[in-house]
Order: sequence, then C-alpha cells, then structure tokens
Amino acid sequence: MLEVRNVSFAYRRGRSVLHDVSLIVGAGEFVAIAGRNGSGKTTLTRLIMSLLAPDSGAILVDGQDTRKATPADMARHIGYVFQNPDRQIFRETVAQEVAFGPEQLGLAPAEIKARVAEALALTGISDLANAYPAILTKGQKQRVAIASALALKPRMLILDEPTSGQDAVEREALLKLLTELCRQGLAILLITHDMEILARYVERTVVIADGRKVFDGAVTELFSGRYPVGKWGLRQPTAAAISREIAVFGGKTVVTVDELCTNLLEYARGDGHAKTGPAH
Ligand SMILES: Nc1ncnc2c1ncn2[C@@H]1O[C@H](COP(=O)(O)OP(=O)(O)OP(=O)(O)O)[C@@H](O)[C@H]1O
Repeated sequence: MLEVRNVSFAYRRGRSVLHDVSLIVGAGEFVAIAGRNGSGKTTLTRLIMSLLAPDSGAILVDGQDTRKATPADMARHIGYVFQNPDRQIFRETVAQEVAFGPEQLGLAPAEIKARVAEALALTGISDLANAYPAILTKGQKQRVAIASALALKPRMLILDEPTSGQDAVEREALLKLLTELCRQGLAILLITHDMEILARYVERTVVIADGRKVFDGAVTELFSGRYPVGKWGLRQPTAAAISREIAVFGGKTVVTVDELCTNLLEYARGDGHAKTGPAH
C-alpha cells in the first residue's frame, strides 16, 4: 500500500537529508523505523504524509503519487500520531475530538457517530467519550490521537516515538493495541529508539543512517552481530548480546528475555544441547 521509490530530499540546497531511499510496506505489516537522532526518520514520514515533496524519486500511497495529493487527502489514507499527543488534541471532549476528522470529510451525523463509537471501542476508551482531554494521562491522550486517526478509516498508521514518557504498563498496552490493529489489516510504521519494542513486537525493522536506508529485515538478523548497529546509533537488546556471548543456541540470535530464558532452561535440561549443540 506504500511505496517509497528512490527518494532523495534536502531542506536546503546542497544539504541532503535523505538519499535514494526505497521502501515498500504492505497491508497489515508492522514496520519499525530506527536510527540515531537526526538520521532522517521524521523527514521520511513527513514526505510520506505529503507535508514535504521529494526532490527526486516518488512516493505512492495506494498507487497515488503523494505529489498530486494534499496533506488532507493523505490523512484519509494514513493516520499520523505525534510524539506529543497534546499537539493534536484541541476539542473539549474526547468524542468531539475524534469526530473532528469525519466532520471535515462532510460525513452525515449518523455516520460520524458510528465512526466515533467504533474508533473509541477499538482503542479501548469508550468510557472516556465525555472526558476533558487535558486531564487524561499521556497514554490515554495517545489513544485519543489514535482513535482520531482511525475515525478516518486509514490503511496505515504512522507513530513517531509513541512510547516516550510513558510507564511500562502504558507502553505494553499501546503495543498490544497496535499489534491488534495490525492483525485487523492496518499497516503500522513506528519510529522508535526503543530496542525492546523492536525485539518484542515488530516483524521488520528499517534502519536509516545518515539519510540512507542501511538495513531492512528481521530484528534477529539486525542483532545477529553482522551489522554495525552501534555505528547506526542502536543499542542491541540485552538478550541478543547474552545469547551471542554464550553461543549455546546453534548460532541463533534471540532478542527477547523470554526467548533467552526458554532457551537457557532447555539447554540446562539437556534439550537445547541435543537440538543446537554446545558452545564452541
Ligand atoms: N524544518 C527543517 N529545516 C531544516 N533542517 C531540518 C528541518 N527538520 C529537520 N532538519 C534536519 O534534517 C535532518 C534529519 O532530521 P529528522 O528530524 O528527519 O531526523 P530524525 O531521525 O527524525 O531525528 P530524531 O530521532 O531526533 O527525531 C537533521 O539534520 C535535522 O536537523
């Protein structure tokens, strides 16, 4: 549904920010974009949202060239959730806020009501419909922002560092919600610096370094020891470092603590030994 084709971009002539980046994201894919600060991740999402135009190359959303679309057109296809949800919440109640987008589309009142109810239910905040957004927690505000995007029935959600400033419980709940939305067919593009999120939830990671796409694949491959992840500004998950260090899993990198514990227990019982062989 999204194709970024050989895109290059500079804010100022001669100071290139993205160079020849290509990326395809299909329906229902959960893709993370990682990379050090200033590597060009947010710029890439602004290009996808048609808030910027590529200097060369093209971006197609459902086959439509973003240069021929306005940001308002794009918002129907792709929902964007900012790092700080306060930046996108303006109205007096949660329900009014979520209704804003459908109202702008000129939909009939009954359709707006149905979309708001559905979006609030999907994001688990139906009980907050009449709440004043300013008093909500950051995690709840984030859900309001996601519900507002979902009310436009997009095919994709882009979230820029959605878990920053949230506690572990809110973070886990948000990732579970995103995984469920993905299962229902929504594509998700998540900008994150959180390597534990990559390890636990994401099928595919794209790494941007100095404006170039330097990696696109599974997180187990990313942290297999074959790539200069430190140079790209990524901190490998502790489980990956340990699993490579003790090398009892037949060369397989595991990236979550749960997998690490399971494999260590199997190894201790002798099953892992039989399956993968001992460390060399
Ligand atoms: N509006 C702008 N005008 C000029 N330069 C900009 C603008 N926005 C970003 N830049 C520059 O473009 C480069 C890429 O920035 P971008 O925000 O895309 O990186 P990022 O990977 O998202 O960083 P972070 O992780 O800190 O959000 C940086 O050098 C940044 O200073």
